[in-house]
Amino acid sequence: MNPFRIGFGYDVHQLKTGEEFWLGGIKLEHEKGAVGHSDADVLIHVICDAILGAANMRDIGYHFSDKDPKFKGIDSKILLKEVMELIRAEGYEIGNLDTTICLQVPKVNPHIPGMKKCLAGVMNLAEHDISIKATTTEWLGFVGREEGISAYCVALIYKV
Ligand SMILES: Nc1ccn([C@@H]2O[C@H](COP(=O)(O)O)[C@@H](O)[C@H]2O)c(=O)n1
Ligand SMILES: C[C@@]1(CO)OP(=O)(O)OP(=O)(O)OC[C@H]1O
Repeated sequence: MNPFRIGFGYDVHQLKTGEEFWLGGIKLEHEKGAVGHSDADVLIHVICDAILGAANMRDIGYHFSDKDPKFKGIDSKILLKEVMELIRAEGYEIGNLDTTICLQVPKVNPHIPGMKKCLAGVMNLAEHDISIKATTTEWLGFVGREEGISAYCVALIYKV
């Protein structure tokens, strides 16, 4: 059996004035922040979904329901740590991750080293294996109107 498996994650959160803005495990200073049942860290959510998808282990909402008060306001880094435990218990390890954040403002490039350091710590991975990129949508659509943020992730995993 091929030891390599790929997975894909996509997620969207609304942006609202006065909300905290958690992204890639760190808090950004911005007039708007992301809304969700958890801390609404869209980058962590797509990483969880890509990893779970690669292992064919359902998705983030299956393991951590957005109807469960236990997860209200939860730090998504805790969910990511649990996802890593779930896939490592099945004998999988991460090869690499590649992500894209779709956000009109603010620019996230200055924060990417901090996000990579944080996520590498949470996932016990090398920073080199976590790629984070960003794009605006050129003022088009819900991202362009600053109504929301979306993200994508592809993950390569393999059986140890
Ligand atoms: N929120 C964002 C969006 C983009 N970037 C960086 O700017 C580059 C140009 O963005 P375009 O949407 O015009 O292609 C992009 O390649 C990123 O490097 C960013 O830092 N934060
Ligand atoms: C993370 C969870 C659980 O708190 O809630 P949200 O922050 O709403 O995130 P979403 O990506 O919409 O769904 C996954 C949920 O399970």
